[in-house]
Amino acid sequence: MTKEGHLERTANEPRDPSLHGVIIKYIDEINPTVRVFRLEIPDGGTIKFLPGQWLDVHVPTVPKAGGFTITSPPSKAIPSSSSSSPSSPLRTHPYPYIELAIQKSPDNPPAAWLWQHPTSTILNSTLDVRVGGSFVWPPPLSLSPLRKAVFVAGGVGINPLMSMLSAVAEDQQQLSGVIPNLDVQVLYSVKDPGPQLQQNPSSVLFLDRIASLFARGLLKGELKLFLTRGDGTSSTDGVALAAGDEADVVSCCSGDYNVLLLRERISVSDVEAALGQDKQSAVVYVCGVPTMTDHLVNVLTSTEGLAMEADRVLYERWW
Ligand SMILES: NC(=O)c1ccc[n+]([C@@H]2O[C@H](COP(=O)([O-])OP(=O)(O)OC[C@H]3O[C@@H](n4cnc5c(N)ncnc54)[C@H](O)[C@@H]3O)[C@@H](O)[C@H]2O)c1
Repeated sequence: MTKEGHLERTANEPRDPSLHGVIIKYIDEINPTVRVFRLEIPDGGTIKFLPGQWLDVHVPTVPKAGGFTITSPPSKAIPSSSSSSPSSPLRTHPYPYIELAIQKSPDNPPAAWLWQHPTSTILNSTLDVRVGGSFVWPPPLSLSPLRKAVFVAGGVGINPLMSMLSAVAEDQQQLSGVIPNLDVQVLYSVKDPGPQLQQNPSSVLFLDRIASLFARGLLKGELKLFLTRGDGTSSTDGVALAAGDEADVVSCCSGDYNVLLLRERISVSDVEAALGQDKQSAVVYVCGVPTMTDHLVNVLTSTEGLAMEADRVLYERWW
């Protein structure tokens, strides 16, 4: 079966009418498969969006737009001097921007264009972007009370959750935050990068950035990293190794925060443990590999499973 393109897949999703020109100002190749892009919004402009939304991205020479999730929080897209930008340690930036993390994907023409070598060939290029999508933070305010948010990510499914976590951290710093004292649980699964994880935790997309939100007390709760082996298709991924032969934490933020490591796939019981007694006052956001998302959402919401209210389980089907 041919995989649908982004525009076909999202044809029924909400989309902003405005198209904005943005400039590629910075590219960071954080590992061999993911590049992080910072797109400047020129002329003191701003682009409004909610954490979790994506962009239609029109790159030069490719007729059809690609779809890439925004990884920065909305505050970064507001000029620093703007009076509408409340003061916060997370809000300082030299120019308004939107950040994207793009997986290497030769079969996806816009991604292939953004993966040209060397990066200098595309720096300072202008792209046209449009905001869209309905997988967003905050959840509907009707979901009261809200004491806990569990974020479950598989691989690059961390992208929308990164924007959400940054926005939650900013909200927690405001005296009049939308959801005060939120307990945040992050379950993040990636293919084991091997020894370089301990040497360079930043090689796992956004691991150090999320750890730093917890280390600085901007988020209250816990971050767990699940490491798997294999190609991600087998249920035997991440079969436990001999006890005691590898570290059970990874030290992030220059030693300020230890992330707990689990060498297995994320399972329903992990989400259940993260929910604790708060099933009726929590939301769960799931974003990742199709089989993971479908299975978790199904068991979390079905009466034979955890029987959570469907409104409290939010997910993105990125396929
Ligand atoms: N905005 C985005 O970029 C975005 C949004 C939503 C979903 N996605 C999707 O996220 C996926 C991530 O791709 P990737 O290459 O980074 O992932 P990957 O293949 O590297 O897998 C990520 C992790 O998920 C685990 N996993 C796989 N199947 C599982 C299952 N059934 N149950 C539990 N864990 C499972 C893997 O073992 C691995 O640890 C893609 O399918 C993509 O379409 C992306």
